[in-house]
Amino acid sequence: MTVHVAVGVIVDAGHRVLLTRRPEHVHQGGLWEFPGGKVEAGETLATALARELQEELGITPLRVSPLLEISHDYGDKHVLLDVHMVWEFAGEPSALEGQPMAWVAAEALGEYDFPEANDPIVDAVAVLLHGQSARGAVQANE
Ligand SMILES: Nc1nc2c([nH]c(=O)n2[C@@H]2O[C@H](COP(=O)(O)OP(=O)(O)OP(=O)(O)O)[C@@H](O)[C@H]2O)c(=O)[nH]1
Ligand SMILES: [Mg+2]
Repeated sequence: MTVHVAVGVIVDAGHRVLLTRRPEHVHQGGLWEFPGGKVEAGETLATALARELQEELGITPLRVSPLLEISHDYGDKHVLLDVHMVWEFAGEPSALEGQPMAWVAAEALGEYDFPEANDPIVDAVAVLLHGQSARGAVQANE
């Protein structure tokens, strides 16, 4: 069974992105993630993303664009991550579920530990916001 997940890459005016850290006891616990969660029955992707960002951070996404979809098998769980950029939002994000939260510059994303499925997201975000890979796979000539 595949778990469909709405994931938001939230960007601020300074092109930093919002990361939260997963609790230790959950799937992929202790790792950093982009906020989001499971799409519930009957929900559209947009509705699920808006609900999750409201529940986890207290913000409402206003301008959203699709980034990529990732299908990943963890062995114990298969996920389909539907990842959207969130360019504008209403409200001030705060960690409503008590999770650690950080605003991170695109070029520093490589310093954070993410679930395995997130590698393509980290690369795409770094290229989009910074023009080069955060993980060092692509070397730009400065
Ligand atoms: N939100 C989020 N989930 C991710 C990411 N990467 C990744 O593999 N996942 C996986 O996607 C699945 C669902 O995410 P979630 O745990 O946030 O779901 P949720 O907010 O609905 O949690 P809940 O079921 O405890 O209410 C988890 O198995 C998680 O490990 C990511 O960057 N963000
Ligand atoms: Mg979640």
